[in-house]
Amino acid sequence: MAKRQKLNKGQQRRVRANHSKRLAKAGQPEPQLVADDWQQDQLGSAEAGVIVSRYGQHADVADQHGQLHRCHIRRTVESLVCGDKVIWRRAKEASEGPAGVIEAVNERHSLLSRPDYYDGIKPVAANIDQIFIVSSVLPSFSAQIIDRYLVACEDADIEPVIVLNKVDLLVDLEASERADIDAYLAAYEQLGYRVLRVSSRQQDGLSPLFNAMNNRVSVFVGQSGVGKSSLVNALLPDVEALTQQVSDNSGLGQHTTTVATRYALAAPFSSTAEAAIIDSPGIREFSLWHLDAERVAWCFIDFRPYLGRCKFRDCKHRDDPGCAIQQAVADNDIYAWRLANFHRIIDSMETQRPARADKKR
Ligand SMILES: Nc1nc2c(ncn2[C@@H]2O[C@H](COP(=O)(O)OP(=O)(O)OP(=O)(O)O)[C@@H](O)[C@H]2O)c(=O)[nH]1
Ligand SMILES: [Zn+2]
Repeated sequence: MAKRQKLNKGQQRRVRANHSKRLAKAGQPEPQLVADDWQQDQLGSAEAGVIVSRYGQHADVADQHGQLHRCHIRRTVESLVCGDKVIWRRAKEASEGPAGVIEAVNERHSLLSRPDYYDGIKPVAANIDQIFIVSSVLPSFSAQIIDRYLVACEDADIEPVIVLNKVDLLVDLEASERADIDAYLAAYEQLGYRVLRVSSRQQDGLSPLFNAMNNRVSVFVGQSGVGKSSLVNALLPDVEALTQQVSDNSGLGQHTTTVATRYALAAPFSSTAEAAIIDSPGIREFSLWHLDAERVAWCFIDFRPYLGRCKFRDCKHRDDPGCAIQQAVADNDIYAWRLANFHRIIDSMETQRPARADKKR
């Protein structure tokens, strides 16, 4: 996941071309762009909406009352993902097929993307305000995994919040293990990251998390089993009710839930139509191989003051002579474990890249 960037026209064209190629390969004709043929007088006036999910040439748009409408995407709309704010127009007469047409996309303030075998970088969701990086006391606490997510957040320029879940299990740990976790979390706080300690099971420490979600669009990431679902359920017991499906009278068929979906949060957030969670397996599953080493180093915020100060421009920050980062570690200005995690991320990217390239062939 994670690259904040605007796709240029060429990249957008490539994404569409690849999409058409894949459809053709699968023996499916490109969907007919019937809605493009609609006359203006068949459509109502322009309305604001937000994309809940996108499916090929169609997308579910939530109107200003939260009602969903499966709409056709105008051919002139270059790129559209879950979370995009759009201008759309509904069909005046209900009939088989799309309920309206998406005509334009507002500018995004953030864009989360992930590496893709075919398209290079694939945009997944737009306008995310914060990412909760969930980790847990058990089965194991991993600063290395937190660092990977932090890199992704920094790269996408989306605010991370570190959440330690299952604090009820801290008593089961050895004192030294507890001290280790405390030290890591204190270090993250010192770096300027917000850290919350919670137990979804005991409903402990949830208020700050709840407050942080107000009026914002959030994403929960973290390894399997850390308690993301438990946390969301504890925060929003009726989240199931929020996952309303668009009624399938469009004749366009139901879709799988593998696409990114934006869940608007109702009460007690009802006064703030903006509060939402965006979720998808593609957001949770994680990879950084599209970033280069220089970018990863920049995403370690504690390295930034030292970047460009190494003796050699292509310094790997290992045992290179005159390395400013190594010096900062020796001076206790950078934690040795942060540098070790940086190297682990770089090494894992090296091994991931060829594997994916093989798959492409
Ligand atoms: N003791 C304790 N267990 C918890 C807590 N939160 C979650 N769990 C347990 O941890 C396990 C995993 O929780 P999930 O919510 O399924 O974790 P997840 O991160 O959503 O996992 P995936 O769906 O695989 O991504 C479950 O057995 C939960 O009951 C907690 O605060 N304390
Ligand atoms: Zn260096």
